[in-house]
Amino acid sequence: MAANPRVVSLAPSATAILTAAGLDAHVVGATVHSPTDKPVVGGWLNPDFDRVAELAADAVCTCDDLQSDVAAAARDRGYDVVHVAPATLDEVFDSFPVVCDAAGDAGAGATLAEDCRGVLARVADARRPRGVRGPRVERRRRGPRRRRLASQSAESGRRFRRRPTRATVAPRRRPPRAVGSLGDRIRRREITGRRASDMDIAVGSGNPVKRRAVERTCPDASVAAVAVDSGVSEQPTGHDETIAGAVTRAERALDAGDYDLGVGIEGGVATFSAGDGTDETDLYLVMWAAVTDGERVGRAAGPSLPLPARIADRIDAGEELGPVMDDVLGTDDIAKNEGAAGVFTGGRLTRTDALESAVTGAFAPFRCELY
Ligand SMILES: O=c1[nH]c(=O)c2ncn([C@@H]3O[C@H](COP(=O)(O)OP(=O)(O)OP(=O)(O)O)[C@@H](O)[C@H]3O)c2[nH]1
Ligand SMILES: [Mg+2]
Repeated sequence: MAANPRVVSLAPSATAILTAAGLDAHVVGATVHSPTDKPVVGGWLNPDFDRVAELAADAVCTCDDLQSDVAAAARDRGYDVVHVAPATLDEVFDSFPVVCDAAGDAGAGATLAEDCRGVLARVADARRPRGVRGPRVERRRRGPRRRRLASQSAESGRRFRRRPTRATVAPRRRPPRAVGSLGDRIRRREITGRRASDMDIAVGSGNPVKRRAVERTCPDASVAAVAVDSGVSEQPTGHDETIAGAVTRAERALDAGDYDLGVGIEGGVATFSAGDGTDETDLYLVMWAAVTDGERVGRAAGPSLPLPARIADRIDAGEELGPVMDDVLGTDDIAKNEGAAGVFTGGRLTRTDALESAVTGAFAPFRCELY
């Protein structure tokens, strides 16, 4: 390790730790949102390594599993990488000396951890009723779990209350299934004598990720992107509203021109039970797709991914996922690239992959005789 290490902090939490431990002088650069006025070296998940090199860094700090690819990239460039991924408050304190070791002073981190633990102990003592001595219980929040969404609270319950699925999702009554409907003909590849490769599909969105998901599902078709209004809020909450958005987009896309099929895709958030017998729920990113030929509607969900607590809190407060992700990551239009899905899975399941599953499922009634 260098005698007087120059540290670039790629994680705001590491910057905060180094600053609190009095090692600010070693920090020569940091990613956006770091509590410092040091030179900015890009975003949390997209650091600017050219800038890091210009700053002649000896060591680089990263935090959290989401940054493991960034840590690997820094290692490949020959930096000493200090990577921590604490999951509990205790582990956060334990990480202080590790992070500070990047600046050559693990002791300063140990002292900071001791100070912080002391403060917490004093708070716990002050809150304990007089005369009661008991074990200190660390109240730990488990990931994105919360008792209930503010949006589900009594005051705002009306907005997101579950509505009868048929009323919102299939406003038009489904006509009796017609023998020889477009869906049947698509299955038999008999659309007016044309093959599936001649099919014209409209996707109700201007987001290229959604169009790509449909192109992957229907590689032979011609797929057009048609930006339409979803008829629901920018950030749908709950499955009903998300499905309604997908169905409305599919219908409006189909009506927008001379298309054989309309496809709608909608991203939303929804709660799922924690599955532990309590009434606790976790907030998830969900996604739905709908396909319609004007007669029938196929609908299917894509993967559901748990939202990190600090992101869930902001969605719960009324913000939209895409902009929140961009703000947290320091990116532009992540939703038009790997998406939140790609970020949460370390790039293993991009938004296109996830939406492809939803679209493929929604095509089922048009491809399988059993429906
Ligand atoms: O399903 C998703 N998978 C992802 O991995 C993802 N990453 C971000 N988001 C966001 O979810 C909100 C609703 O999505 P959404 O259906 O309105 O899409 P969109 O706003 O990107 O396009 P569009 O409205 O122009 O069609 C928007 O804030 C999106 O940015 C995702 N949604
Ligand atoms: Mg949108």
